[in-house]
Amino acid sequence: MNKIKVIFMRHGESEWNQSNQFTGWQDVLLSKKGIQEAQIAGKLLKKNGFFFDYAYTSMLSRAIYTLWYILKILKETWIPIKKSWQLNERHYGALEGLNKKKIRSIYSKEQIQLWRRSFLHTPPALDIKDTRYPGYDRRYITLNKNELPVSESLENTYNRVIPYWKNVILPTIKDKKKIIVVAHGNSLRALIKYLNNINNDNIINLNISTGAPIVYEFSDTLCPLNYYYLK
Ligand SMILES: O=C(O)[C@H](O)COP(=O)(O)O
Repeated sequence: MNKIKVIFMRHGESEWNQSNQFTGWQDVLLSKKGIQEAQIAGKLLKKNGFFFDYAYTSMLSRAIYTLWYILKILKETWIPIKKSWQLNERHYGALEGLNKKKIRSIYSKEQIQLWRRSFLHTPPALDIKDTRYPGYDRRYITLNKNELPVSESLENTYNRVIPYWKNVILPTIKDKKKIIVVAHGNSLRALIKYLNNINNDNIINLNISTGAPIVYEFSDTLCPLNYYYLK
């Protein structure tokens, strides 16, 4: 059987990963370590003979830059790149910008863990008058009000990522194109939950590392088989 390999990758470490702040839809840059992670990922992909016809990423700079660093190393900056809000990180609501450790003085460790890793729990919402609301950001101008999040559970994220996977990414793979998807911890958790049929209780245990390419293998009829971090 000829396996089809698709690369999924979370962006390299961002400045707010480094300072331990909730990020979500806030647009922060890669840290120095994040840039290095992206470059190392590019070299690893090159060493393992990967090449791409098409790339997918989010509307957020940390993912876009990660992809650019990879494509630069592969000498493939010329391939089409499709950027979409559906691949954005989960919207972290009113938590965006707050320090993940410091909020332990306000919320219990268990509550924070539920917001960060459960499927159904939604972090406290943003007020739409808040300057962090994505409705004020020009890049989301084409979104309807009901598509602009004020906070998202992983389920909400899943409900935008999976239709995008089925309707946009999958047809490109069916068309025999080699693809890479550079996205975020929670948009990729949603995608792997779907592909691996992980139940709502077990998804709490899935974490995705920054800057590490994941090889996802599919059968020639596009049945999900397994995945592993590229070494
Ligand atoms: O948005 C964020 O803060 C991170 O990219 C992912 O955060 P998490 O590990 O808390 O889900």
